[in-house]
Amino acid sequence: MLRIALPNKGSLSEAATAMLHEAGYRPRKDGKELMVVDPANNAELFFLRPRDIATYVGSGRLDVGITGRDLLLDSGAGAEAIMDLGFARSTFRFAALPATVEQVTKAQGVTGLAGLRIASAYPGVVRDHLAAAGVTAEVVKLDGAVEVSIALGVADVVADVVETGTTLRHAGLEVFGDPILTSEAQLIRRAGAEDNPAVEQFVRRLRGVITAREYVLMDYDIRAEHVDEAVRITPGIESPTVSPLHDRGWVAVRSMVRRGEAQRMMDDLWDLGARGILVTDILACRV
Ligand SMILES: Nc1ncnc2c1ncn2[C@@H]1O[C@H](COP(=O)(O)OP(=O)(O)OP(=O)(O)O)[C@@H](O)[C@H]1O
Ligand SMILES: O=P(O)(O)OC[C@H]1O[C@H](OP(=O)(O)OP(=O)(O)O)[C@H](O)[C@@H]1O
Ligand SMILES: [Mg+2]
Repeated sequence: MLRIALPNKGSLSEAATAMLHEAGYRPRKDGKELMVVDPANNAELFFLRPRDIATYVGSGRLDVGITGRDLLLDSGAGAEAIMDLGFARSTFRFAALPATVEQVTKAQGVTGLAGLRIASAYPGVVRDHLAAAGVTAEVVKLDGAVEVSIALGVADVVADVVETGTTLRHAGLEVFGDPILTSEAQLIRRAGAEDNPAVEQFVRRLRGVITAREYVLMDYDIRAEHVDEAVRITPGIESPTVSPLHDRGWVAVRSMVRRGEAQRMMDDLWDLGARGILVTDILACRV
């Protein structure tokens, strides 16, 4: 049985659950179900707090898990990333009121933070960052809604997840300095875990989901003398399939193309004389 840890709540949960479902795993009946046995896939799914996932996986009790890169680093657990999953993308940054920003940034780099109170839900990441710069500051550990801590007087600076920056703007804060790190959802396993065919198969399934989302299948008919030019427009992942049509002057071409480029390619193919251009979704794949 492959034992898989998944986020039960929060920003990562919905996208992670959708990815597992697309990879063919049994969905949970409702948000209260914390363990799902999926005999058809020889797997057990555990729905855990996103913060705890690296701890479980690092302990070796669970084989793999989905969590955020920032949560993995903050945990200090003995777990490592196997693959990036392309969702829950964010940066992790310092922010403060404009007056504080001015005062802090007068100094070079993070040294301006010396002696200040820095609130964060990621104290491990912040402490590591300060230690690397040799700066001593007080880290105030909070659980969330960190941006409001300055107005409430418990901190001078925050270090928090930023995606659109809307939460910071509402709190009247501005970011400063370089991003402390960038994050996205990752598949993780115990650091130095030995090769496991079940994990490798799981990775192939997730890669299949990502590729199936990213690519579409494009079919079209083109006069044989233009096929080389057409195939340059739609080179596919490996090589497009070219099949003869009953009408000998024409061939049919099938190719996988990036979803975001499909419309431009269809225009270019049309101009080249291609007809019957069809684009279809890919439900699942191994490439
Ligand atoms: N607004 C956001 N945009 C993108 N990623 C985010 C956002 N907020 C949090 N994340 C990412 O989600 C992960 C945190 O997941 P978690 O479920 O703990 O946080 P949350 O969504 O803030 O939930 P909670 O309600 O428990 O605070 C981190 O990897 C973080 O980078
Ligand atoms: O830059 P933005 O698009 O505004 O997104 C960033 C915000 O989203 C997350 O908060 P969440 O809603 O998860 O609340 P929390 O602070 O309680 O975790 C994160 O902690 C930031 O506060
Ligand atoms: Mg949050």
